[in-house]
Formats: sequence, C-alpha cells, structure tokens
Amino acid sequence: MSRIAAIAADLADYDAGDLDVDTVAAFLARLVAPLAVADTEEVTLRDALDRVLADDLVSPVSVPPHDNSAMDGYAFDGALLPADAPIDHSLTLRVAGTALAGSAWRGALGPQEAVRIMTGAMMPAGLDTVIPQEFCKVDGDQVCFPARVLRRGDNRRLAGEDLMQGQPALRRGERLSPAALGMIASLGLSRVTVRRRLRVAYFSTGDEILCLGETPREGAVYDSNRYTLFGLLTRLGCEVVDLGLVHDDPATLGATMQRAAREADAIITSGGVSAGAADHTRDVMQQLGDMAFWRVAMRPGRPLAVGLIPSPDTPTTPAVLFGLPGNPVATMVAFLAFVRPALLRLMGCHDAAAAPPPLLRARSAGPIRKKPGRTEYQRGFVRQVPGSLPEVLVAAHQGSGVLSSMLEANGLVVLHHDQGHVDAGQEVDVMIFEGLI
Ligand SMILES: Nc1nc2c(c(=O)[nH]1)N[C@H]1C(S)=C(S)[C@@H](COP(=O)(O)OP(=O)(O)OC[C@H]3O[C@@H](n4cnc5c(N)ncnc54)[C@H](O)[C@@H]3O)O[C@H]1N2
Ligand code: MOO
Repeated sequence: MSRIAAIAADLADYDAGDLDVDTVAAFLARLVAPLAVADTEEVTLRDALDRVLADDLVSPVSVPPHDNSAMDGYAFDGALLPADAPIDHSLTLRVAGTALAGSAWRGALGPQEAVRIMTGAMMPAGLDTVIPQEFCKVDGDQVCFPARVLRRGDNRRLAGEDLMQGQPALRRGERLSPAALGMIASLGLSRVTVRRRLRVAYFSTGDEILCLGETPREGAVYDSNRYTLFGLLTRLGCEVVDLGLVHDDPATLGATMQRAAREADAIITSGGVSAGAADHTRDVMQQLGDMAFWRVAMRPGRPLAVGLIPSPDTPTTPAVLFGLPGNPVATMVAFLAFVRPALLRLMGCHDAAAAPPPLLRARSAGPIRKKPGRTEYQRGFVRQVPGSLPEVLVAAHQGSGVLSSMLEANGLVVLHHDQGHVDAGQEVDVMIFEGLI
C-alpha cells in the first residue's frame, strides 16, 4: 500500500472528496513527522536565530551563578527582622562597606551590621535580605528602615533560580527565538548545533500567468504567488529554490517537478489543482508521485494536493509536495493553515514549536455571514478596546483573489466547521498574523 493510502486508511473520517481542516492537519502530521531533516550543523549564536535546535541543551552553569541583590539598597541578615514587630518598628544597622556588582565583598561583619549593595552584586556571606534604598534613612554610617516593609529573603535572587547547572535549558526541536539566543548566551555558549535549513522549491503554473517584466497581454495576470511564497518561506527560515513559472506542458512540468524533488526537501506549487483544472499539473503530479487531491471543507483554500515525489537520485527520501490553489489569498491561507506547521515539523520542531499560531478571542464589530459545514478564514482587522475584549472588523471583500484585503487585515477570523452566522458583538476566534506573514 502506498504511504498516502496507508495514512488515509488509518484516519477514521477520511473522505478525499470532503475533508475538514482537522483531518487534513492530522493527515499531514502523520505524513511529514517521520521525514524530518536530520542533518545538523554548528553555527554561531547570531546565525542561530529561527533555526531549530538539534540536541537538548544542558546548562553547563547555574544562572545566575551566585546569590545576588535584585535592588540597590542594604543587605542584612533577615534573622534581625523581629517576628511580631509593631507597625512602626524600625531597624538601625551600621553600614560596614559597599558590595558592587562584579566582585565579591569579603569584609568582616559584626552583629547589627549591613552592607550597602548594588543590583546584581553578590550577596555577602551570611546576608540574605535586601532593603531597597528608598525605604532607608542614612545618617553617617547608620542606616535606619521600617522593619515591616519586608520579609526575610526579600530582594535576593538565588543562584540557579533561572537555570540550574545540569538541568535542560532548551529542548531539541526548539525554534530559536531572540529570548532563546539570550538564554544560550547567558550560559556562556557562543555556538550551537542546529538542524540544517529546510530547502523548499516552489513554482507557479498556469498559461494565463505572466512573469514580472513580461508585456501585459489580454487575459493574463502577473505571477504574485511566487513572491508571496518567497516571503512566507524566507520568514520561516527556509532556503528557497525559485523554479519560476512553468507553462502547461507535461514535459516541462515533469522535468521541473523532478528537479524540485532532487534539490529540495519540500515542493510548493500554485495553481492547477482544482478538480476541474484543464491543465496537466494534476496528471504530472500523479504520474511522478504518491498523491492525494482534496476538496477541503474550508474557504478560501478548497482544492489542495499533497503527496510525496521521489527524488531521482535518492528515491528513499522523497520530497513532500504541497499543491496549493492558485487564487492568491487561497495560497496564503492554505500555507498558514497547513503548510507552515508541516514545514516546521520537517525542520525538526517539537510539537509545541510546530503548532499553528494560537487563536485569540475578539468581539466581532459587525455581523458575519457564514455557512455551517466548512471552516472559513475571513480577513479582519483587530483593534484593542480599552477595558474590553479586542474588536475585529472583517474586510468587505473576502474574494480569494482579493490580495489587497490581506494587506488591510492583521488577522484571520477563524469561523469553525459547525459555526453559522455571527451577530454583531458576538465573540469569535482570531489568528493574528504578526510575525508570520
Ligand atoms: N468547477 C470548479 N471550479 C473551481 C473550483 C471547484 O471546486 N470547482 N474551485 C475554485 C477554487 S475554491 C479555487 S481556489 C480555484 C483554484 O484552482 P487552481 O488551484 O486549479 O488554480 P488556477 O485555476 O490555476 O487559478 C485560480 C486563480 O488564481 C489565479 N492564479 C493562479 N496562479 C497565480 C499566480 N501565480 N499568481 C497570481 N494569480 C494566480 C488564476 O489566474 C486564477 O484566477 O479554482 C476554483 N474553481
Ligand atoms: O477556496 Mo478557493 O481557494 O476559494 O479560492
């Protein structure tokens, strides 16, 4: 049985003619996870941004490495704080010296003595509490402060409270964010081992499509999808292989597909996948690979082709093919809903790092028409409302060819499969674009 047929047989609700978005996601998770790219490389920390960590990173040190002060103030022994002091009780201590950040203070301390201390400075031995300087009155070498404003241990950061030596700091499969780079640097590491970049080849199909620079002609439109895909894939940290625009000729389509399978881990095509398509794209895909052609119960992005195209050189490691619908917004929505999580899995991301962006709740500014029985992704603009849930206003033009409404929007209102019309003021789920597209 082919791989595609085996996965289909394994999924309870599989019906190639009518799949819901959850079944497509479950299918793709089964298809791509075992194919994840395993090769690794060592890179400098700056080159590691958005790359996928190859191995668990165990902390070689504790962070912070020593107990230190969280405030500018005076360090003292918290045992001096009386348990049931009256509200106006204050402590007066002698200041024995100053502890600066970057070196240990090793002076001698008597009872009833404190050390002036700066934020980040090591706690002097035997002292465990810091009173911030704004609570203090200083008179010569005496510091006086109200005892009831703090408890023993306050304003002290413990060694290892961020990370303990020997503990896992980051999991393999983590996609390295700016915070992750900072965390790795805090461990003193300047290089890190990551998965090699995923190579993604893409091309457009359709005889009515024009390359940039070509003279406009009747009935033709410029190829926008290749530029959208370039942006989406580059943002994802992929190495992109642009195979241009391929006209509706089986030999050229076949040769391009094979080149793509040879040069890349994944292939994305746009156009020619709908059931009624009069061109050769579907036939060529079917001849060369193990394919499924779907009509997904969603809008936009209904036609979708998915499969495996064996590489002519290494037939055991096929490229994953995503045949996206040609309509420009359908291409983007199908990418966000299915291709992006699948590529993240191929890159070796763990489940949480490959998950689609979380959905947020917002109140719909107006009514939204929605047919139950399919998932709709409507372009909308979300704005903050002080003291209330954010509000989302869906764009007037939701046609899957209307790319300009993608630019007016900052998110997609996700109207779920069984959901019907939405009333003004009703809560809806929204997928915010920020950082994704
Ligand atoms: N009888 C049916 N017709 C259609 C169906 C259907 O189920 N039955 N589905 C519709 C839906 S939904 C979509 S989406 C499109 C997708 O069709 P294809 O993936 O085969 O794409 P094309 O027909 O090649 O193109 C659709 C549309 O998009 C424009 N396009 C294509 N490529 C590009 C590009 N690179 N840059 C900019 N624009 C592009 C193309 O000119 C067409 O207007 O099918 C519906 N029809
Ligand atoms: O679903 Mo098509 O993808 O509506 O434009």
